Amino acid sequence: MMIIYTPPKAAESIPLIDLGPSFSGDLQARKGVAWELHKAAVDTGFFYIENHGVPQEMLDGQLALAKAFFDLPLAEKHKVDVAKSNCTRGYEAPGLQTLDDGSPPDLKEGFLIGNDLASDHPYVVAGVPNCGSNQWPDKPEGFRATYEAYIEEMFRVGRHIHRLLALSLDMPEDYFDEGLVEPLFNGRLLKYAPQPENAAFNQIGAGAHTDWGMITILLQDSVGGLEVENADGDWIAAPPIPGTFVVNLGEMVRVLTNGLYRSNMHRVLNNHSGVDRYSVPTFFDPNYFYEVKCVPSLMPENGKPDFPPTTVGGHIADMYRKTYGLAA
Ligand SMILES: O=C(O)CCC(=O)C(=O)O
Ligand SMILES: [Fe+2]
Repeated sequence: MMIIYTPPKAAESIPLIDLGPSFSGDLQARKGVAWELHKAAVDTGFFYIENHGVPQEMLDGQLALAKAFFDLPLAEKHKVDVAKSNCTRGYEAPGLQTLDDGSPPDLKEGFLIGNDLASDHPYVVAGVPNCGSNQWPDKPEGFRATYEAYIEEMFRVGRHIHRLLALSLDMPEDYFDEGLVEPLFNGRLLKYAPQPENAAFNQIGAGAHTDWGMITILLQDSVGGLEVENADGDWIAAPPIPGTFVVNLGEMVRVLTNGLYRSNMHRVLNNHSGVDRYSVPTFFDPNYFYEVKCVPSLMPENGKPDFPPTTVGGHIADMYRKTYGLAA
């Protein structure tokens, strides 16, 4: 029988990857998961992960922490206002960031956090952009301890995904390890109030954007509202799946794979009347000065990849300036 060729269809849903076998001592089992990651990265650039080893209580606790913080009186939140930080850390009122630079500002409310570097850290001394210390709020009680425990788990998961990423590109599993001694971490707590009727034209919770770094590990609550652009340019939902994270690939991965892996546009619109949505994205990358360049396994024969090498931190700092309107 002749099977007439028709082009493959763009993804209509986002795949779910079971990380369980990737913790096995058996390299073949780990490679099996890496292959799932490879397919998801080429097709959609987004995937859910389950069996990641982060306890459910921690997921629930982190979302509860976000709600408890945003529930505080405005005066309390302003004590840690991002305006008091020289490295974009702290409370961000709605309307401060514009992720889609052609649209009005995002409606989301946020709390920004990153590597907590003391004033004598070499990066801080050297004035490296976006490096410094966090603003830890006094309330809700236990905020810092809860968030720091969460960050520790995100480091574990982030390093693990980088090992799978390396395997998925047919590179040694430890390919990224030298960059992951002191990973670059940026995190957020986010609140999306229901879409207001008086929003401006094309003003939504988070405007369409691609993420800037290597990987994003997103915890979302049960409300929903995250949407992803697939290879056909259609927007598909990334509905909540209990117990999972959504992982997506950022702009660095295009450089790394010479465009083979996708870094998708995504956006958030909370159209659930009367229900707030909370999410906790973690942006996890190799260290600030790590040079991202095309992996040898994907290097074109002429030795000239389409995407020039870039350093992780420099690119991310540029994007902070751009999306917060601080560009010169
Ligand atoms: O809140 C979400 O679900 C996504 C947030 C996001 O895309 C981001 O902060 O980069
Ligand atoms: Fe994003």
